[in-house]
Amino acid sequence: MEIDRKTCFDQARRVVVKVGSGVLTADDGLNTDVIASLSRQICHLTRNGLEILLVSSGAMASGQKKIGLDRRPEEIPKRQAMAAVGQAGLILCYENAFACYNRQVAQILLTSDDLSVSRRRYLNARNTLHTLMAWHVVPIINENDTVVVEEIKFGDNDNLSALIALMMNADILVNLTDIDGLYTGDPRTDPEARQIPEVARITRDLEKTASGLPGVLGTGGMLSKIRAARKVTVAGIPMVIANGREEDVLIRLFEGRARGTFFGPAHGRIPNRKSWIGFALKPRGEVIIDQGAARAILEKGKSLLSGGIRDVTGDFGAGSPVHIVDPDGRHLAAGLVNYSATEIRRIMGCQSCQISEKLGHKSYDEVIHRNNMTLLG
Ligand SMILES: Nc1ncnc2c1ncn2[C@@H]1O[C@H](COP(=O)(O)OP(=O)(O)O)[C@@H](O)[C@H]1O
Ligand SMILES: N[C@@H](CCC(=O)OP(=O)(O)O)C(=O)O
Repeated sequence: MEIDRKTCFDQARRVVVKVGSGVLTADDGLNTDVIASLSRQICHLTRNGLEILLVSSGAMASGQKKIGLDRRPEEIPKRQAMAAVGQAGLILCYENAFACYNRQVAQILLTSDDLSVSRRRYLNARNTLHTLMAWHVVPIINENDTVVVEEIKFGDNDNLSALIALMMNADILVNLTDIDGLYTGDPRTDPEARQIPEVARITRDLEKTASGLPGVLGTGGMLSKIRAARKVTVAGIPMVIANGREEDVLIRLFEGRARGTFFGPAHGRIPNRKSWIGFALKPRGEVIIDQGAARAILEKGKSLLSGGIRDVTGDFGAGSPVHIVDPDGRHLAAGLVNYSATEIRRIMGCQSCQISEKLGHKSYDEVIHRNNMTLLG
């Protein structure tokens, strides 16, 4: 899918901007100058017709400084309390900054369950964001750190911003961090590392160039940004990583004058329900398939039939989300199964016409219908 950086920025109307903790914090707490500058730039761009949703980190980092802790506490309740303190100040700071331009802001705190458990909750969140956009209110989104524990976290805000871009069908995702893009190696340990201006395709080798080790205040490092880029670009949404501390970086990006790493869309846009199946839902298990089924899915646009299934992991019921994995362990697609894990174990390797005989019933020929499947690469 060849579409260049300039065209993507020129044609963008709805934009998700994510700002990392390192950009938003100073030695003594929140960096109010940066927040004032980002708010001014967002107001400038929205006056020129853009719709902008902001995903802002910074609650933990600013709470830590407010409480006066020199490092992040290990204990979960302390971390969550710290985020609660920081989030209040963060939103207040944005509210004051946007008020200078007569713009209202709204605080949206989400947990991963809000987007991944039921389609109804996902649509509720989406409807609220649509309403805010229609009112010209700037949504400021963060993870609800105070109530979530590690197992049910989005992981980090790079992932959350990708899910928001997919959910809102954004035209571009802008990730503002403390460095001007992806480098060929971790610049903290590799003096030869060079900035990469453009990535046409995200390969496994590229993922290896990025460390998952964040800066002192960040969470996912460069690796989580590349994973976010993979999610959105597969669904046809481009992403750019740029330096949030660069003067007027947002305005300059839209004028084609800022540095940054641009990840072009890998395919055309996919429908919202498919991006929900592929990227918001958490897989409950894996269905391992043979090469023939892999080719049928990837090259011929087919559904997954029982004959091509070799193995199943996990314990899930009919209707659950799973990942479809090839013999080399590559995650090819995500989909909703028509049969439970136990049933799939009994019919794998069999022809569809044998399903009734094996199970005593047959509701579907397909184990995963193409309409309920999203390719992941
Ligand atoms: N290949 C790489 N290219 C650029 N930065 C990298 C790379 N590998 C690791 N990093 C580090 O990732 C950091 C950004 O990640 P992180 O601290 O999580 O940012 P944020 O808080 O903005 O999400 C950079 O400061 C940089 O030191
Ligand atoms: N929800 C957390 C942000 C976690 C996070 O992903 O941070 P970052 O890597 O700086 O974007 C907070 O507000 O502190």
